[in-house]
Amino acid sequence: MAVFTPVTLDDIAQWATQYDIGRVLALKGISSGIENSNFFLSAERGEYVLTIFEKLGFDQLPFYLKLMRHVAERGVAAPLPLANRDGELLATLHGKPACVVTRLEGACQMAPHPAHCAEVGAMLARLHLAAADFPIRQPNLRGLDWWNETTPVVLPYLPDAGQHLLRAEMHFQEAFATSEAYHRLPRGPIHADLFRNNVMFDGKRLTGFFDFYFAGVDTWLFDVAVTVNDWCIDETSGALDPARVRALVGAYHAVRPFTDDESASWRPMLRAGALRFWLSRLYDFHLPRDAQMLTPHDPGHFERILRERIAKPVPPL
Ligand SMILES: Nc1ncnc2c1ncn2[C@@H]1O[C@H](COP(=O)(O)OP(=O)(O)OP(=O)(O)O)[C@@H](O)[C@H]1O
Ligand SMILES: N[C@@H](CCO)C(=O)O
Repeated sequence: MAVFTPVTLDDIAQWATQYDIGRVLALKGISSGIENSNFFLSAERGEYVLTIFEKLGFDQLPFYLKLMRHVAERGVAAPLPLANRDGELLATLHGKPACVVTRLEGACQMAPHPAHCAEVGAMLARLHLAAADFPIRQPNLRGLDWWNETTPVVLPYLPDAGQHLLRAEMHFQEAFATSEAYHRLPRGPIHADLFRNNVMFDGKRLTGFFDFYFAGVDTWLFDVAVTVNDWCIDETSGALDPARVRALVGAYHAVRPFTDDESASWRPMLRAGALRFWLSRLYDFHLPRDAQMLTPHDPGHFERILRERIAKPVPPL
């Protein structure tokens, strides 16, 4: 259940008049998602999604919403946040920040084939290029600094083998992040959470990326690694599926060619992508916001992926 803040049609009827969408006809809570309260909103002029932000505040949100608008206006398939009559993308609902965005058609593709991965790779490269001149610079808030803060918090919950792995990987990633090749990696605003449940497909056609609320400025390669670690794996073992990896990175490369430094950094970056989600899942698992509300994601999945990336060679970029 992921409606943390209930909203009724009555609550919304007056509130929605600030948008140029006509009368609201229906409102339906969306059960998936673990971060925000989301609703499908049908109005006279179209289909939208209403999001009420449960954790993010008025200071961080303009970055995400303006970034979505920036890339959507440049041809990237993404929801378009609506401006209200004052020109604001962000409004207040039940005392919390809220927004209305266009609803993407289709559904998530949870069992992707190489053709889906190719669509994702090409659109990801287009996203990076379209976002490159976005003027607001907010760092990836789940980057190395956050890993350093979170590691001592979750370590006590891990058995010896897990503690050893986490300490060793943090050590490895600190060294990687200070390498010359790392500093030469191209960077810009990235999605940073482009899992299968954050992309819509209508058949084989990609209709949009959504859930930009972990976006931030970081290396483009980190975004590719996070995406590959979810789209191109055997779900049980975490092993990479070479056909899907080739499809995704090949399609990305055709739009925005990888640099030599990126090729050299590929495997450490796949490890970084696994570490980031192992840490956040450990945190959410052991220190949940509201224990009754949700089943947390399994941290063990990303521990397996991390061990795989350390142990086995990866298909080259
Ligand atoms: N613009 C959109 N168009 C169509 N459906 C959407 C859109 N935005 C969100 N949804 C639907 O709402 C669901 C939850 O959205 P979202 O993933 O953004 O929530 P969340 O709470 O931020 O979740 P999480 O962080 O766990 O991915 C999605 O799975 C999707 O079905
Ligand atoms: N994609 C994240 C959830 C936060 O969006 C995960 O699977 O751990």
